Amino acid sequence: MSLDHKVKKRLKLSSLSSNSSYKGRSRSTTQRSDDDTTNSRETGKKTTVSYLKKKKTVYPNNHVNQTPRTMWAAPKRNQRSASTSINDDAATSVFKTKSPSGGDDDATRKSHKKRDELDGRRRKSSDVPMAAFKARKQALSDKRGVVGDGSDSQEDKPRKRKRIRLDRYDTSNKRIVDDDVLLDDVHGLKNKKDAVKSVEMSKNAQFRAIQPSHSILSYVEENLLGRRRLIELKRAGYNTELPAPLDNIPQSTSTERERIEESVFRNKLEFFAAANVSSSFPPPDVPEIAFAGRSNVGKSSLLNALTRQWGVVRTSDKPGLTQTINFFDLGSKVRLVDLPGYGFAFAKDEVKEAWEDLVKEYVSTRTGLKRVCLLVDTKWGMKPRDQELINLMERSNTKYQIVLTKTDVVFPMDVARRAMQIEEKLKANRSIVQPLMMVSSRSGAGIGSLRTALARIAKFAKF
Ligand SMILES: Nc1nc2c(ncn2[C@@H]2O[C@H](COP(=O)(O)OP(=O)(O)OP(=O)(O)O)[C@@H](O)[C@H]2O)c(=O)[nH]1
Ligand SMILES: [Mg+2]
Repeated sequence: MSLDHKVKKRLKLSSLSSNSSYKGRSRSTTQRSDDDTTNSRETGKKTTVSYLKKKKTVYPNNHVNQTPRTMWAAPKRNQRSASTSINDDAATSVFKTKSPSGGDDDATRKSHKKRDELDGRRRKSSDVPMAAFKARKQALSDKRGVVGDGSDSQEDKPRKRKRIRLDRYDTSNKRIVDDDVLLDDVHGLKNKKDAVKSVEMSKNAQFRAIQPSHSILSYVEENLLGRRRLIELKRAGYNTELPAPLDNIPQSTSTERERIEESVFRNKLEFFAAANVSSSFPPPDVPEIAFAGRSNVGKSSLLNALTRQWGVVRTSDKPGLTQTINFFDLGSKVRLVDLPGYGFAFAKDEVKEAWEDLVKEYVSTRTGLKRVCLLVDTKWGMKPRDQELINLMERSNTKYQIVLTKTDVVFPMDVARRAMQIEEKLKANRSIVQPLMMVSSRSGAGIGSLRTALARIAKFAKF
């Protein structure tokens, strides 16, 4: 391409671009140039207002970002924000009337006045930097306790320091509450928590004050119930490598009668049936021993520990695993029944209610039911739902025996205290079977004793 041709092409391009920029700016800049150059007061007013309106409708917010490209092409002086450029005639006059000496003269003041008259509050607000303006407004509204933007006219009024009037019926005034009757949310919550805490503390104190009987204390010690150190178990001759080591008592220590009675638990444990409605219960042709209690109390684990057949009954650390009534045959002489837990399962309320109803129906109507082992977590003690079930069994003359579980997680003294507490509470009950049992499926403590107690049922049960 020849040099001549190149020069021609460049000339053509520049003329085109200047045309387009002119066209693009024509609407805004021609209008503004009219405004700028108009000296007549009337026309100046008119055009400025129309320009303002136009600006407002086209660029309501953040006009800089939304400005058309042609605006960017404008000279620097014109790139000021709309707020500063809206009254260029006034601005120009300020500039023009500034005397070379640098001081403001009358004309300047007049022009400012005129400008304010023209724009009113809008002008004023736009002159203040936005952040400072907002902060001032916020501070004002905070002071007045007004939500939202207070009217500008109030801002102009001289600010008086108002005295806060205390309205004793105004419950929304949270800071002035000074008595126990009227409490704000935070204080209410805190006091509630404190109240719960103090009740808990007093319960705890009451529990600590329990003096267990000598017989309970010696039973706990003999059976190594409660939290024990491994070294203590080893010294007593137990193999801590085995599951439930305390249940591996040397044969010689148990009596002949006990061995025979316990033999029923050497039978194979086999799943027989599951029922989620009473109509699907199997026929009551074998004596049944049921295990009831809150979710996660250790019912399924106890079945495994009693039979030493780990894994036949499924267990989980998540409450609510057992969701149906599960019947397990232990040989042909006895049936062990694993009930769904109540109270604290991870299940919907309706589902939990259905389980509870099923359990209640089973314990109060089942013909072949010889005993209910009501399991209570040693750490937490009896809960209202346990009491509910006890009341039901009392009414329906169902024999039940309390079994404290997970004794390995609390101190021996606390095991004894819990046993004492429950015995005291239920001593007047008629359908309760003594003694109260204390076990740990994990350490095996007390399992042998429970086995002996339950084996008698199988032996003496009559149909
Ligand atoms: N430390 C300790 N944990 C136990 C003992 N018995 C059971 N657990 C644990 O407690 C959790 C619940 O045991 P489960 O036997 O499934 O309890 P469950 O009462 O059948 O629970 P649901 O089927 O939900 O009603 C499991 O993580 C067990 O390992 C015990 O004697 N000591
Ligand atoms: Mg279970």
